[in-house]
Amino acid sequence: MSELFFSRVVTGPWDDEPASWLEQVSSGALEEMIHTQNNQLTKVELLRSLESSLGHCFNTNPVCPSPTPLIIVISGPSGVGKDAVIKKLRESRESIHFVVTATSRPMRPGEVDGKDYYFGAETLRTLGNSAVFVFLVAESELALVERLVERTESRDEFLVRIATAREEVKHVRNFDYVVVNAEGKLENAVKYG
Ligand SMILES: Nc1ncnc2c1ncn2[C@@H]1O[C@H](COP(=O)(O)OP(=O)(O)OP(=O)(O)O)[C@@H](O)[C@H]1O
Repeated sequence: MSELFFSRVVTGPWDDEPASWLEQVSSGALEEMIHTQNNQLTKVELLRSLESSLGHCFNTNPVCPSPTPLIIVISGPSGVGKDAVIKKLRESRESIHFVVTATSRPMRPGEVDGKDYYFGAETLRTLGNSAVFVFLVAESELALVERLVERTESRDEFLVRIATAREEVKHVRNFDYVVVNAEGKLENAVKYG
């Protein structure tokens, strides 16, 4: 009985401990207790004895580490629908807890860096392989421009946004996925994205 017990302990999560503790246990108080009380020891007593021999209590934390959260970075030209897609995602997937989008456009009045967006998306590149990078596009440049018309105040701002969008689209191959957020098809972008 004691042999079986020992083998379970040895194959436990203490593999990285020096081997000397095993000797200490096998030749120490535990064996003595097992034999001197006619096998009347309760499981609790055995555990306490083992803990005392090891010099620390058994850890009740889960041995299996909690899963690493998947980080999804959603990028795309201004006005393509990043916020709209994320809002829908959060409504439909309970497991998504917290999302902050990154943008290369300047901050607007009232927006807070790290709350509404991270301004300077390149810093997210340091996440490397631990994140999935998604690039959101409209079905065409015209579709994006039409979407921008409704929210762009000045002609100059409009031209800057279009120029920026053209630059951003050039880097599309650096992303893991490209998702099309077509006009009136937000649900599809969320579903297949
Ligand atoms: N599939 C779609 N069809 C029609 N309109 C859409 C679609 N997706 C988003 N929109 C609308 O386009 C506008 C821009 O969307 P949104 O604010 O989500 O873009 P964004 O990429 O987050 O922009 P920015 O980076 O400038 O903050 C909003 O009015 C939104 O309702």
